[in-house]
Amino acid sequence: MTTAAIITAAGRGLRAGGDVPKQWQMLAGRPVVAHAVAAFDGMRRVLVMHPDDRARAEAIGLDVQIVEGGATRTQSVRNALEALAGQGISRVLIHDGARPLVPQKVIAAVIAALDQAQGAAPALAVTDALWRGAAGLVAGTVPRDGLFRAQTPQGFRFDAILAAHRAHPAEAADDVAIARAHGLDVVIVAGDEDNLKLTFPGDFASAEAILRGRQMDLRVGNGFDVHAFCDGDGVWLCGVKVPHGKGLLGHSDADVGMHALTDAIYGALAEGDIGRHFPPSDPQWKGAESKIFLAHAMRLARAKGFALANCDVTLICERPKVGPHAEAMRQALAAIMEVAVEKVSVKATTSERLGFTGREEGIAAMATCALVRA
Ligand SMILES: Nc1ccn([C@@H]2O[C@H](COP(=O)(O)OP(=O)(O)OP(=O)(O)O)[C@@H](O)[C@H]2O)c(=O)n1
Ligand SMILES: C[C@](O)(CO)[C@H](O)COP(=O)(O)O
Repeated sequence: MTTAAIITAAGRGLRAGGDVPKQWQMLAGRPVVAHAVAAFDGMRRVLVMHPDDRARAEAIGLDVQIVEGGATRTQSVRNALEALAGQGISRVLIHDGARPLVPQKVIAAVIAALDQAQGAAPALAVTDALWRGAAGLVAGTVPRDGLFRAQTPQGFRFDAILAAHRAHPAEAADDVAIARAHGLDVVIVAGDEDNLKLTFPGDFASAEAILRGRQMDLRVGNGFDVHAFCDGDGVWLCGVKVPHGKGLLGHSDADVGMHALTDAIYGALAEGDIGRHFPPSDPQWKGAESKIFLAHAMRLARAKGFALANCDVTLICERPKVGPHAEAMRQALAAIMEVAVEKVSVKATTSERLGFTGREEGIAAMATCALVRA
């Protein structure tokens, strides 16, 4: 399934004030909208922008498709949906560019809910008492049972929300309102207090404080793996089949580099290793593609609230030569992990003909990864 993210950033941010619209103001050293875009790393991303801001986006080189916004948020979203129409997108997440700190676990929860539902959106139950005020006095109390504070990303099956927007030319508070007006059910998933929408000037200090707390929560893991050579005509290394006069022996496809990387991620999460999640004694994993393991480790990281900061894999062998394939390996790993390729390093070394790798009895791999709270 192809998931796209629409990041709305065409508003003028009048309530926040400032010299530039709020989504282009700096937060921890980069524009607010760059944080929001980065949260959807690895997905097809559309940034809806005001034409006056185009140069700002080009200056920071975001890896996004740019679509021009409209006079209202609803119109901006509609323009982005139309730009994605007919391109094989199955699910779309619609997110405010002014919500730069959306946690990975919120995004993961919305995506997971879309397996069953046509729409899903995060929200927080109202916990404070609600008053009606008049002339500075409390004029009444409003029952809060069943009331929620809506957040984004609001996720939908793509064709369903496109049809809903086309059938609903009027303005709406958000995309959930448009979906519901078209008869779609929208599941509520757990929102998060970190997922604040920058609306007023004081919100920036709150966001900076949240980011400082997250930067303290860095997890590092390492992984190591070895597979022996056997008869064959090639080896799977970091998701690429490399032609060779031998194969690699293993219960799965024996992708030694991917196994080391997967274990590094489990290690950073203190979640054991591949063998714990995919026991070799279980026949269903015999001959399995190692990308199943790596994708699982990354899903677990996101569900626990972490994003990949970077990873580095070193393959240790005399042959085959890895250099000509290293770029394709980076691309393959990044696609499986759904992260930007800049975060993935693959390199190789020999062991100077010493030891089992030097005698060409097998290939070893080691990997390091860093996960950040996100
Ligand atoms: N015509 C518009 C209006 C809003 N948005 C986006 O929708 C999100 C939520 O809107 P809001 O917080 O209300 O932003 P602004 O409209 O910019 O704020 P204000 O009402 O204070 O001017 C923001 O990321 C904003 O950039 C948009 O893409 N197109
Ligand atoms: C979509 C939204 O973020 C849901 O909370 C919100 O409706 C958009 O912001 P606004 O301040 O209501 O324009």
